[in-house]
Amino acid sequence: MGAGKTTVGRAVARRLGRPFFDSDHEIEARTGARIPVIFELEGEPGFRERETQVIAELAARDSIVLATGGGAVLRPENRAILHDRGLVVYLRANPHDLWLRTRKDKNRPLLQTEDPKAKLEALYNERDPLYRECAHFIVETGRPSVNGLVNMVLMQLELAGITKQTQS
Ligand SMILES: Nc1ncnc2c1ncn2[C@@H]1O[C@H](COP(=O)(O)OP(=O)(O)OP(=O)(O)O)[C@@H](O)[C@H]1O
Ligand SMILES: O=C(O)C1=C[C@@H](O)[C@@H](O)[C@H](O)C1
Ligand SMILES: [Mg+2]
Repeated sequence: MGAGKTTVGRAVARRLGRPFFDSDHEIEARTGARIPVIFELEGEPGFRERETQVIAELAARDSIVLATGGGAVLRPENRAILHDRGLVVYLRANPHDLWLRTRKDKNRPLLQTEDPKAKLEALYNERDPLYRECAHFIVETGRPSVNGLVNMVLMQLELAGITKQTQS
């Protein structure tokens, strides 16, 4: 959470001329409810079920850029779909930076705790190996600006043969 998947993903899609989707936004659009409400009514398991459905559906499309939610890597089936269907970029960030970027936002239910920084550290320790397993590339966030990160992602994608789509 706060790594920049939504922010960087949207900008990468714009630069590539490809449609952008965000699984969190898609879940909210389909249910008509914000994520904290879904967590309140259905718990994390209910949210994860919806997340898997949306990821499977979006990953079946060609030529899109998809930003997932931060916990999408928890389920092995999500990791497999993302890895097999896409080029997966892990935007790695330190828990401290994640805390700085998320501390004013109330829309992440898992961080509405007494000690969100400790929670981010625990999530990082649990998830970092899963992101590494799922990803094709790792991009270190922290020092570069958002625009710098977008350029780094585009460079990696270009090396993998993905270039800007031109109008025919
Ligand atoms: N590299 C960065 N440097 C500074 N600020 C950043 C960076 N990346 C993201 N941010 C800021 O951090 C906040 C969270 O970013 P964003 O919503 O894109 O994260 P996310 O990875 O999509 O999180 P989530 O997993 O909760 O969906 C935004 O305000 C964004 O502008
Ligand atoms: O890291 C997580 O588990 C989450 C991240 C957000 O993107 C949302 O998907 C939700 O708040 C859960
Ligand atoms: Mg996001």
